Amino acid sequence: MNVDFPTRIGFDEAAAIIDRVARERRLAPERIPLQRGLGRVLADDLVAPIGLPNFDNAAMDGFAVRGLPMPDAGWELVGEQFAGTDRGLVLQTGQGSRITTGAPLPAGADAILIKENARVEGDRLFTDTPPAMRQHIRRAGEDVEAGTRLLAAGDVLTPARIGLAAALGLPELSVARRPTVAVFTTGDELRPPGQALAPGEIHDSNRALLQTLLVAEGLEPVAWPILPDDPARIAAMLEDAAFSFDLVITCGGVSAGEKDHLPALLQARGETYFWKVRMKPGMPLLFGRLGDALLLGLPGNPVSVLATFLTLGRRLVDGLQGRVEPRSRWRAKLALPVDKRHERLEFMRGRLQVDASGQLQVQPDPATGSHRLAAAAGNDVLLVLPEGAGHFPAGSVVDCLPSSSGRG
Ligand SMILES: Nc1nc2c(c(=O)[nH]1)N[C@H]1C(S)=C(S)[C@@H](COP(=O)(O)OP(=O)(O)OC[C@H]3O[C@@H](n4cnc5c(N)ncnc54)[C@H](O)[C@@H]3O)O[C@H]1N2
Ligand code: MOO
Repeated sequence: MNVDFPTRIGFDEAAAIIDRVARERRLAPERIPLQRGLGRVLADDLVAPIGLPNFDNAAMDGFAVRGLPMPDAGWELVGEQFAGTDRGLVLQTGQGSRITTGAPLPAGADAILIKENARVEGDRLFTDTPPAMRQHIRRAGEDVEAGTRLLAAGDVLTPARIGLAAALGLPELSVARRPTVAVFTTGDELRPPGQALAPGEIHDSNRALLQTLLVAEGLEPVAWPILPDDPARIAAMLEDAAFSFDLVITCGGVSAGEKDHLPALLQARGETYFWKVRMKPGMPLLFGRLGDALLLGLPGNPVSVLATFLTLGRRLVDGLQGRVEPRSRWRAKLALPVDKRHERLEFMRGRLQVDASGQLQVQPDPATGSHRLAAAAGNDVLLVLPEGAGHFPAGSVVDCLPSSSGRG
């Protein structure tokens, strides 16, 4: 193959190409109701149109009082203010009024005396444990000042952020459209789970793996039936999908085998942005454009699918939506030494734990083969070993990427 695209590139170079392409193909914003906002990426800054709380109010049920310490004859009880319509009560020194949590504070009130500490005798109010000045009062604007920029374009909506937008009175938000994704698995050896295997066949695990990786990102992938190793069929199906989807993701058929058709297909019919990244697992990763769609060709080995998706595939999905908020990663000490005998950047399976002194530790899994799906299923992070061969003694600090999203 005539190679006129970046190949055998470093991980950072691959990430930079993905970032650039994602930037150029940023998805347009759309307005959505708050209830559909979870995990979406904000297209605009969120500036508070009002302050929060939007008026001074009581933090506890009891009595708003004016005049501390308590007058010898107690406070005179005048009126009541419940959460709801502001009755415009005004307290004079020596007066108190019944109040409930969240109710507007009567003008002049110094503090809230909680109900449990209060004693009402006729129209007088007494306590043995008076509140401190301003106690149990929530001041207007103490949480949010009107006009403050609370979130920036590129931030991701969480339940708390969605609740905040609701508190600010915003019924809708402007977020990036989510990419539409078509998923393909290819290989004559593949049979769907539920079907009996003939000699030489295996179950298609990547389809379910990749679909749920995408679902965990809030996407709604559409998966095709397994494609045989037939270049004409593969080309026809992928080109068809490329008409209607933003992103086409394939698994398998991207390395050096006689049946690995995708790199040639992309070169002949589309555009290759890169092929092969110095990472382990996932080295033969392919990225380019077919028709109007982006095409991400993940290697066939299941753990390569997991690692390439979580590192570079998800980065692409994030970039297309303009996400700037970084993904969480941990820094942890290796619980065991690791001898790294190859040059590629490695994403090794590992399990996070907390050592006796409360520090994060990661237990590397010796089952490093990229077909070892059980090792991926039994661990919770991909620990990152930098490029270059080397010995990493126990206690070396490494980055760890969560790899079990959805487990909660
Ligand atoms: N001579 C070379 N051989 C290989 C190279 C290489 O550079 N030179 N790279 C190796 C690496 S690393 C990987 S990763 C694999 C990737 O190969 P492909 O992406 O072309 O994938 P396949 O050959 O189609 O399959 C690899 C492996 O994965 C299994 N597979 C494929 N699809 C599925 C699926 N949907 N569900 C479950 N398992 C799947 C397939 O049966 C193979 O065992 O190539 C190495 N070889
Ligand atoms: O690079 Mo491959 O994904 O290790 O088996």
